[in-house]
Amino acid sequence: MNFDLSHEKLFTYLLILCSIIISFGGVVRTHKTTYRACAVGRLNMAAAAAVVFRRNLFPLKLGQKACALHSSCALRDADPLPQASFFPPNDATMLPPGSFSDKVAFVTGGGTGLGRAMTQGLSQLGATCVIASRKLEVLQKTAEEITAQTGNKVFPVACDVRDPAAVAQCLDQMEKLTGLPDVVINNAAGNFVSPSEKLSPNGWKTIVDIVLNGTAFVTLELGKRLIRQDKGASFLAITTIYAESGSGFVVPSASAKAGVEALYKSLAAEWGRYGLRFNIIQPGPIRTKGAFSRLDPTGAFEKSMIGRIPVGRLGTPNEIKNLALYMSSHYATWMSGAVVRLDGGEYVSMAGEFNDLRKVSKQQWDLIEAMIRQTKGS
Ligand SMILES: CCCCC/C=C\C=C\C(=O)SCCNC(=O)CCNC(=O)[C@H](O)C(C)(C)COP(=O)(O)OP(=O)(O)OC[C@H]1O[C@@H](n2cnc3c(N)ncnc32)[C@H](O)[C@@H]1OP(=O)(O)O
Ligand SMILES: NC(=O)C1=CN([C@@H]2O[C@H](COP(=O)(O)OP(=O)(O)OC[C@H]3O[C@@H](n4cnc5c(N)ncnc54)[C@H](OP(=O)(O)O)[C@@H]3O)[C@@H](O)[C@H]2O)C=CC1
Repeated sequence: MNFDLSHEKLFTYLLILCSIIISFGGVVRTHKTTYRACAVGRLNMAAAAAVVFRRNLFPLKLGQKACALHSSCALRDADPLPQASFFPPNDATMLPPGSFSDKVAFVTGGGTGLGRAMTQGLSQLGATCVIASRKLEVLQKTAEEITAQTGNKVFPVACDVRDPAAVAQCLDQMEKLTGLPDVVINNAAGNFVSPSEKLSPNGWKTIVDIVLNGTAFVTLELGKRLIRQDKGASFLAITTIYAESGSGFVVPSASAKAGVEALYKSLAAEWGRYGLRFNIIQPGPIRTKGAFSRLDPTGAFEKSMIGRIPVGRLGTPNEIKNLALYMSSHYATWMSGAVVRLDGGEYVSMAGEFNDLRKVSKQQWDLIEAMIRQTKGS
């Protein structure tokens, strides 16, 4: 038998062996310690597996840092490109103070990530906010923190948007707490990367139910109530740049987000007569725990993602916040049916046939130009 034990492989086998020893070591201790030690062991196993996975996918050059698990911070965030220094994010809130005074805002998925940033901005500018998602404890913590920071009340309401009865109950609760909203942000989503041949019917259904049906249940139920009360409002949906292009490996999300865009553009046309306007933001990649833990769990793709963004960096939650606040505000009352892409140029950079020519050096260009000039008259 031929054992090919290179340093790389030896290191990996040693790592796995250590993990097994750590997790086994815990088993012979007390009941409570057993659990903890096994968790550490599992983490090490996962770290080892991630190292193997990542190195196989993108063999590291000598001197590059090897990181294993994204969520455990073992994996370093990828650096921005040099040109990013021309485009620093400005996280300050853009609209004047009081822009949402006396307004009520309803944000789905408002407890985390982009939803939290948008809620914080609305609250800072005077809105009373209601945030809704499945995990009440997460919502409560966010609500307390933002209320303490801005002095404006944020109400947490538990709601699984996949269930139309739960959505109706949540809106009943909201009506009692604040009345119907002036601003609605459909931000809740579910997603994971998976080869489509591995998707179960329930995997497909779960994503489509959260993203498309959830948005539709919230939007239709709120729309009907607003129309009955003759109250105007701004609706905003957060989709993604691949809602337009489609994307492999996130097919349920791409399909559902495309559906959300069709829903919002259609209602913009139909319900303007009731004082309701509908707009869409398509964000490019922004580091949030929810997105990156499910779409780039090993951290292997972040560098290449940044590499194709002309601005040279990821977006920030506050950049989405500022755009969302403008689109939801009284400064944007002429905006309806709009789809705004905010992605540092990633979409067009991926779309252009010849954009890879960015990698051609000056010397190579001289050669290419000479070759093309030689064709004159041929
Ligand atoms: C780095 C990239 C940057 C660019 C980003 C661009 C766009 C981003 C779009 C986003 O939407 S990011 C937001 C992501 N945030 C979330 O997803 C938060 C909420 N997510 C969740 O709660 C869960 O991840 C989930 C799975 C969506 C829903 O949870 P739950 O209702 O508890 O479902 P189950 O765990 O019961 O699973 C249901 C069904 O799905 C199958 N499944 C789950 N994970 C996977 C997977 N990784 N691969 C394949 N299949 C999966 C699971 O097995 C169940 O199916 P069964 O047939 O087994 O019942
Ligand atoms: N971050 C990124 O790079 C990008 C994000 N987006 C979009 O931005 C939005 C926010 O994503 P992001 O902040 O990154 O990720 P998060 O995972 O932090 O946000 C998703 C939110 O949706 C809520 N949610 C999930 N399922 C349900 C459900 N069944 N009912 C109610 N709420 C639910 C979650 O709360 P809970 O678990 O409590 O239910 C969570 O707060 C999403 O629409 C996403 O598609 C688009 C492009 C890029």
